[in-house]
Amino acid sequence: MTRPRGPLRLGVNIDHVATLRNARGGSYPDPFRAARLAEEAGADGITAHLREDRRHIRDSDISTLGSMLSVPLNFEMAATEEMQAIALRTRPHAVCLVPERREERTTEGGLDVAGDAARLKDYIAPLREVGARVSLFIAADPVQVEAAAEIGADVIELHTGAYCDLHAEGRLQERDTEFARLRDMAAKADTLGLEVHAGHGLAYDTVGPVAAIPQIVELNIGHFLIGEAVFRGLKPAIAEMRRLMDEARA
Ligand SMILES: CC(=O)[C@@H](O)[C@H](O)COP(=O)(O)O
Ligand SMILES: NCC(=O)COP(=O)(O)O
Repeated sequence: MTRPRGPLRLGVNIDHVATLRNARGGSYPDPFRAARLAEEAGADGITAHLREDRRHIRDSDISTLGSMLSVPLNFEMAATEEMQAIALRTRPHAVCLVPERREERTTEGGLDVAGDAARLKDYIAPLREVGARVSLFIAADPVQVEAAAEIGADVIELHTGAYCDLHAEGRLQERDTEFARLRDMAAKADTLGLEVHAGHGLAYDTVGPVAAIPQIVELNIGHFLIGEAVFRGLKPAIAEMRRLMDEARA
């Protein structure tokens, strides 16, 4: 499929500003201030993940973000009834369904769309009816890509965590194999009519090759940017990521 492609969008995930805030139980640092700074630094969207255990983002954060942002909100959530009700109330620009396990430190794998296709097809229908673009956070696996298209998702977000971990561990051959999967699944998804996003664990030293995959139109990046903000400030940290993305895409 040949679709017009604009510049690669950057969604800044502010979950870990909320992690810091919650560490002391007060209101500092303020995720909304981070969202505003991200917009000023060139973010095309804000991503926030309301985990079932509320370890970072809280319900009130989602409703405030829904009303204050001038860029689209990408609301990440598990495919539960509770989260669906919140999304239907908030009506975010996009809902990204992610797998969740209480005990995990972070999102460990992709959603099993193929194994839960009938339920997910019914689950996403009302979200799409209220105007949310439905994205599925999946591993670079052909079975999952095909299932995402079959149930009528608008978007897939390819999980880049394995690629980033293998890079960090110096397992370069395995990293390259995982990268080839990301590249091939982006092309396959595009052919099936799905919009393609990617994210998780991306940093300055891993973003370039992913940003250069032509079918990918959006990257969602959080943890690294919030960490890097400690050293160089949030706006410069985001601006450097933006620069690297644009350089890779040129
Ligand atoms: C789905 C995803 O990749 C992000 O939401 C990421 O999970 C940030 O949140 P955690 O660090 O809590 O996993
Ligand atoms: N969906 C991925 C995301 O929002 C950001 O993940 P991370 O950069 O915080 O690992």
